[in-house]
Amino acid sequence: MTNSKVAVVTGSGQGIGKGIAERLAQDGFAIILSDRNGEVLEQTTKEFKNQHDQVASFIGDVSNPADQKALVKTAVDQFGSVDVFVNNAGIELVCPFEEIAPENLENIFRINVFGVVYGIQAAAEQMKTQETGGKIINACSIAGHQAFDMLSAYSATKFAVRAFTQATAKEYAKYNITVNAYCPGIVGTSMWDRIDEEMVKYMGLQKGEAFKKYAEGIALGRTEEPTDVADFVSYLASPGSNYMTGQSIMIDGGIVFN
Ligand SMILES: NC(=O)C1=CN([C@@H]2O[C@H](COP(=O)(O)OP(=O)(O)OC[C@H]3O[C@@H](n4cnc5c(N)ncnc54)[C@H](O)[C@@H]3O)[C@@H](O)[C@H]2O)C=CC1
Ligand SMILES: CC(=O)C(C)=O
Repeated sequence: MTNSKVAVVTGSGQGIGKGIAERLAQDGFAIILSDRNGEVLEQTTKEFKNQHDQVASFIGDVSNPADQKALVKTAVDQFGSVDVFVNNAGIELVCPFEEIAPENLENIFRINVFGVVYGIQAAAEQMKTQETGGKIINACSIAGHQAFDMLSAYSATKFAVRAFTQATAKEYAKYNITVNAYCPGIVGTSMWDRIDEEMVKYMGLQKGEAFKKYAEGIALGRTEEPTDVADFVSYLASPGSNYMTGQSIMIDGGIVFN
């Protein structure tokens, strides 16, 4: 049990999720790290435990509802509540629309969409029992506002995240639970290493050139770091955002303007 607020971050073994967890730990949250990749999770947990007092971890797959419930139970057993739940885990799929294979389509929807649904359900079940409610924060994308070629299935999953963010914000408002989403642009994580690797094959470019090409469209003139996303998620997790719900906000350095 703890007097601190408690934040759960899925897909926090590396990349944006790790950056968010680090920032929320600095903000004073007790942190539950979670990932399906046990190796990166173990390494990141070790790093966090060296720097922060209240850290626990859970190996789980967001597309499995039982794992999501067990993740919430771990947070409650360890620290007594779930005040913030970040549905960050997600995967990409790079290919022309005509080549989307059924198993790949199913896999990306299972993780990026079903995973967010099961995460919201598990978090809200706990938050409804808390007088203070809670904050659910989902990973969307600029691709959730404007679909990208070669990323059509991925974009569709992020449009779905935006829809669930809006609808669940309406359903859970009466329990003092807010639901919002962050929409990053081009963040230099392992996800973009893989996107670049796939895209350059289709485009006949050299390694790194797809990333560079997308980066040229950023108004602020540089690609994004996990800390850029984490600074915004810190706000979404803070009392400063109490009057915001159902929003999927661009944090992209100026790529997509709505
Ligand atoms: N990198 C980027 O440019 C952008 C990323 N995003 C979104 O941000 C989120 C994080 O992306 P990155 O950190 O870049 O990705 P990443 O691939 O670098 O890291 C994702 C982490 O999630 C974990 N993960 C994947 N599937 C999982 C599952 N089924 N259950 C549990 N853990 C799982 C992976 O093991 C990995 O540690 C994703 O939802 C992504 O769609 C959105 C916009 C831009
Ligand atoms: C990975 C992602 O969401 C984009 C648009 O780069």
